[in-house]
Amino acid sequence: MIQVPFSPSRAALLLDFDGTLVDIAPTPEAVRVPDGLTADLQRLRDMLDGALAIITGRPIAQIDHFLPGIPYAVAGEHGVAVRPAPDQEVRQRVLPLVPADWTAKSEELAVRYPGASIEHKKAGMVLHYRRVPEAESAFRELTSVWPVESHGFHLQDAQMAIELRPLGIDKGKALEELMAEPPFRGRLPLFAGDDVTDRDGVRAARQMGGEGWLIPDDFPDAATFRRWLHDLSEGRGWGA
Ligand SMILES: O=P(O)(O)OC[C@H]1O[C@H](O[C@H]2O[C@H](CO)[C@@H](O)[C@H](O)[C@H]2O)[C@H](O)[C@@H](O)[C@@H]1O
Repeated sequence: MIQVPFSPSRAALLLDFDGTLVDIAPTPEAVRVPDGLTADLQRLRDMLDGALAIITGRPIAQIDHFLPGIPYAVAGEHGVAVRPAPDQEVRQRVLPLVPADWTAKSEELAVRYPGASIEHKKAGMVLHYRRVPEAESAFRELTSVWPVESHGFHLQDAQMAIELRPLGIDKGKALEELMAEPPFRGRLPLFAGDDVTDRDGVRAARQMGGEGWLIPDDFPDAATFRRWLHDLSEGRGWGA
């Protein structure tokens, strides 16, 4: 079992959502919060004097829907929006707009591949092809001709999806922002995730003297990670 090399009094936990706290599902709406997860997270938040955050690609409102009142802080859309405390306003970056014809062409293409879908975010969108993998090449062909950087975006491969994201925003920066403020400040970050975007969070946590883990490199799957989290919430797996 992975051992955290320090005690809860020195730690902050910053966690990814999809593929880490919940299993990947056919659509973003279909994920299910596993039994016992909210209780484990609540215990961890208490144990860490509040220092529990979710850093996700999803909008903050979706975390409020799936984990109401559980994390102290949430960074949504990979750090585009940050709510550093439960009672604070969401800090929203000034963001580029997705050109209307990119949105329209994506929607048109999704219609031709029933099961594919376009998820719209404040600054970007996700072209999902999990339920219709044959749409991938068409989505790639469409997006590859967009001059994304000159519009302030970049394209990133996600889990059975292609995401158009604002340049200069990533989970590593979101982690650093949250760690600069109470109750995270002065603690050592523990970050876990499963996707390409989570590598930035892992790197930032390690650079700050904490630990970062990836599924499946460090934990074979999300269920194993959650069992480990459960142990942590019961006081096992911590150092001094
Ligand atoms: O940073 P995360 O919390 O891991 O969020 C990453 C993206 O997750 C969602 O898409 C992924 O999960 C869906 C549900 O399991 C799955 O159907 C889809 O194929 C995955 O790509 C979400 O829809 C995105 O907005 C997040 O960026």
